[in-house]
Amino acid sequence: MGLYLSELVVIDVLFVLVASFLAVWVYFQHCYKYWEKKGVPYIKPSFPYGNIKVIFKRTISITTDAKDWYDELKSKGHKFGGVYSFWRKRLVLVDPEYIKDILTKDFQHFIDRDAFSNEKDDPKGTHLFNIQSPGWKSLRQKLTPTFTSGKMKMMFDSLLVCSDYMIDYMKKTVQDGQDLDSREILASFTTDVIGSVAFGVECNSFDSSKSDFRIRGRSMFTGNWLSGLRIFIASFSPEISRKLRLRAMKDPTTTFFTEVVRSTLEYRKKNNVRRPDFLQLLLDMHEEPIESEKHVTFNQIVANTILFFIAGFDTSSTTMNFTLYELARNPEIQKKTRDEINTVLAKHDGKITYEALQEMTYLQQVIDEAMRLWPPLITLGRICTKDYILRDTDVVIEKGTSVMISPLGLGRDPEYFPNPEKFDPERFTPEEKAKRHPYIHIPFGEGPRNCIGLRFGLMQSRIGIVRVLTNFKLSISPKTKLPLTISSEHFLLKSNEKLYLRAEKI
Ligand code: HEM
Repeated sequence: MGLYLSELVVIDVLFVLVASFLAVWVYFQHCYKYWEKKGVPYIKPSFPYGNIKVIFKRTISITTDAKDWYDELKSKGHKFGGVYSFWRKRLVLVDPEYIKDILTKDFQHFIDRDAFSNEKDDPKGTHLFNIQSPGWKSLRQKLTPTFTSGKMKMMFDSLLVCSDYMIDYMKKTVQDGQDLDSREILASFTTDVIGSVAFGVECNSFDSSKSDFRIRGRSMFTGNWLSGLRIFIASFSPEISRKLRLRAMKDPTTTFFTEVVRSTLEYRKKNNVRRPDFLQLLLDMHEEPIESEKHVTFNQIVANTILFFIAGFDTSSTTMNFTLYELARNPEIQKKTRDEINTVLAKHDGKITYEALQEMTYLQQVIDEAMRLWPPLITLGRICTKDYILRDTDVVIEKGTSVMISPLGLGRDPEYFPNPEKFDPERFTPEEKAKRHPYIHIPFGEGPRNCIGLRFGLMQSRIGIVRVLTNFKLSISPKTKLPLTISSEHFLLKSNEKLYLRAEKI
């Protein structure tokens, strides 16, 4: 009798499993008809991943898939096309005119970024990058004055001090006969910078035993299966994530930064201390009356200083890392860049100033060329917030549709950049730039929701590169496995291989 019962239970369970599988299969097949019904060209999906190729490692990312989608649609002559990640529909833009429409001209239909936030349950995890409309506009207006060129100049000296720590560390490493772990060194430099200007804290990232900030920075981009699952649910169904009360940020990270902001705030108030940094600008806004448009809440300060930390340290260190990689592989371009730097510095009494950096136009071409091949943010995404008709078509993009752009695909497209793998800063002379559509090279995004930290990111990257090139001659260490390849596991660009540089003191 006992055996009979358990057999029945097994049959019941099997029935439920098969029925659930069938229900999911039918639902997915229904979803996969979406683009076809609309008459939009699409890439054939397969159950259950849709068009996603890379899943379930430590975390999930569709960043490199977006380039493959771009390449496939482009090779078939399409200006845009539909794909699916699991059941979720996404529109991929290929033609730069459509990219311009969505990012700038018709921005009112695409205000939100395709990034998860949960303002109700997670106010400290809701910042300028992931906040949805209508909150985004007023927050952007409040934070914009923090990034003017005047404010950049105010912070300039703090950045130079941090670059001294980096150069000291590099000199010691070279003296010891060791190669430089480029990514780690540059991430430590930018952690020190952002710790100093966003939190008013000396991070000591080059003294690894002490640097809580560097440890936090590393842990933000690594995770276990649980955080992988959290990101997975958030990227495929923000609605379910909000119902499950998931947060955008890990709890220990939020607690750590909340404490840093709280203690710094108390210290400055008590001791009447003011410093030229982002935190001070935010604290001043916090002091404004609550009804004032300028007022920011304590939670907003925490959320946005965390954001500055994430957005500020990894993007700039990635920019520098790949720029140095290309310069180390191309000694003539490295020499030309160094020669320009020395010529400009000679005009400025050997001093690195904000103005001197603006005059280094070849350096900017080098950085642009590195960002073309290695854009720190590999994909850009928007959510359609109001139904929209794609220009010259009768295709209606419905509210809620995710729209994707692949800077990596555009940057390595041979139509725009012949022999795309070749590192050639001449592609970014003013004459060459004028020949191209301005929305082909968009490493900082475009339109009202572009990168607010562009000036700061470039200033930080230029300082780092100038300091390194004026102190060392670089080549690639034999320890580095070449060529570098892009990891498909990260939202921000990372190489699968570590980059080791061999440096010779100048
Ligand atoms: C070289 C360094 C950097 C690169 C390449 C970069 C790139 C980008 C890109 C591609 C976007 C998305 C733009 C779009 O969707 O159109 C973005 C947004 C953003 N970035 Fe950066 N970024 C850099 C540095 C920084 C720094 C230093 C900060 C702050 C201190 C920062 C803060 C932000 C913020 C807050 C947003 C969201 C803006 C909004 O939604 O209104 N970024 N960045």
